[in-house]
Amino acid sequence: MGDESPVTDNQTEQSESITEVPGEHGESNSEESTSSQTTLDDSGSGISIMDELQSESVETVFENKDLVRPDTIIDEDRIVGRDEQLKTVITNLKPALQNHGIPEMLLTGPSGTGKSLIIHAVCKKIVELSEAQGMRFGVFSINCEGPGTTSRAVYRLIQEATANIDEEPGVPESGVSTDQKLERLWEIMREHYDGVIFVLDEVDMLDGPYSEPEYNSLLYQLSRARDLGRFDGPVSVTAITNYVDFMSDLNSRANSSFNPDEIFFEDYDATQLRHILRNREDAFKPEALADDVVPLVAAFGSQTHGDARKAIDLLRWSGELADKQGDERVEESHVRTAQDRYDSDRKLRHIGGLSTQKKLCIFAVAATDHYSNASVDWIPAGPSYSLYQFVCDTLGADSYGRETFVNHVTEQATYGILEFDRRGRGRGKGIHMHFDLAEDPESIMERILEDDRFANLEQEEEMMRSIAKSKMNGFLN
Ligand SMILES: Nc1ncnc2c1ncn2[C@@H]1O[C@H](COP(=O)(O)OP(=O)(O)OP(=O)(O)O)[C@@H](O)[C@H]1O
Repeated sequence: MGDESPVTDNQTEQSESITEVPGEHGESNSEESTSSQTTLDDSGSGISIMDELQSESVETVFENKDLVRPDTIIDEDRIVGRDEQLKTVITNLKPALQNHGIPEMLLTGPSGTGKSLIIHAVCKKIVELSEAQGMRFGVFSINCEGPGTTSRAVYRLIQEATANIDEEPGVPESGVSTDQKLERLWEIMREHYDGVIFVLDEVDMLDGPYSEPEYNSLLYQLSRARDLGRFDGPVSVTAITNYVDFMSDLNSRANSSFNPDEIFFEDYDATQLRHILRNREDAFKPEALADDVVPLVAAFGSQTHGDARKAIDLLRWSGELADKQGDERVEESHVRTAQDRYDSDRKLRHIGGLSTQKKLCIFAVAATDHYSNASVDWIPAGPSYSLYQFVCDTLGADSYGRETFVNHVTEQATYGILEFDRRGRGRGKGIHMHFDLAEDPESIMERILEDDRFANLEQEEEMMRSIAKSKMNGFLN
């Protein structure tokens, strides 16, 4: 899990050609990493690095910020509710302590509902108790969003298995078969562990490049370890997914070997979120949280699908905003601003992940708004469509008919990117489709221009301005 922030930028990787556009949906979630270099020789600059580093720390509202970071594994006593799920997981894993077999588990439910938290909290205790009994229990946990194939996922498990022991992976990441990697994994387990649990987070994301999703083979292979005599001790797989119907997507082979106890995690309501947040109030200095902050964050959280991670993030962002503004106390206004920024960032990320044609359409609306400089709230479809045609021409992309253009644009209303309305242009001048963007046109254009395939547009500013102005004038007069 990464440390999210309202201004974090999940840039979309785009590599396909501009002409391969119709219908495709170029979504990707690769994290953008920005690097900045600071020279250690600060002579000549206005500030002294040493002085800055040694100066008194900046005032902050936080006492222990880790408590409101999503990746912190919190102590058991901070877990709120989830008694039923906790009890089931404990009952399932407890036999491992007597060296007995443990069942497979499938934890399902919406994001941020405590699935990872509960499995890791119980596993942590199992590891501690095993150690006290002189046993070594391994928890090999991977997020399946990254590896892409079973072979790479098995390699990640090997890395997990060797991370805290004096042992090399012993196989290369590529160039050997999945079977060879699995053999190595079983070998490491036999030599160093008495019991093992594989935790496969976001298991449904391991879909791979083939028609048959890769999670089938991973689940099939791992869940047979004991039956095939690869490992004698307790061994089991816990898969985690947001997708409640995951089991019905497994192929028959995976279905025959992976028979999990399914445990469902429902989303939180505002009261539960309030408890979760109250249990972390000591992340802040005493008196640094106004009374209405936690209830407001919980209320926002329950509106956005009862996701505890989002609620915890919002609480942290509100504190960061207070710090940035030099305020000693987090107030309701910080929460509202942080929430607005989050919404705005979410919308821009959504735009960054649109198919090329949809980006072209939204870009045309934003550019018409920006370049025409007309003091109107609603941008008419006609001038936007003219600019869309010019943009397609410039980039060598197919340009679609006006109806498709309007459909692509209005579809974005579902995601809160804009509103649309049919409005009169004035007496006797007919009814026309209009758009009102929810974000400033400059931010939208900037986000779309991050896609390299749109780079040529930056040289066409004058032309776009001229088209937008003349078409808009023509429409309005
Ligand atoms: N019942 C709870 N009590 C305290 N904190 C919680 C609770 N449920 C979730 N959290 C916190 O919310 C954040 C998200 O929880 P977690 O990672 O377990 O969610 P998840 O269901 O696994 O989500 P995803 O499906 O997105 O991976 C974590 O910081 C976790 O500590």
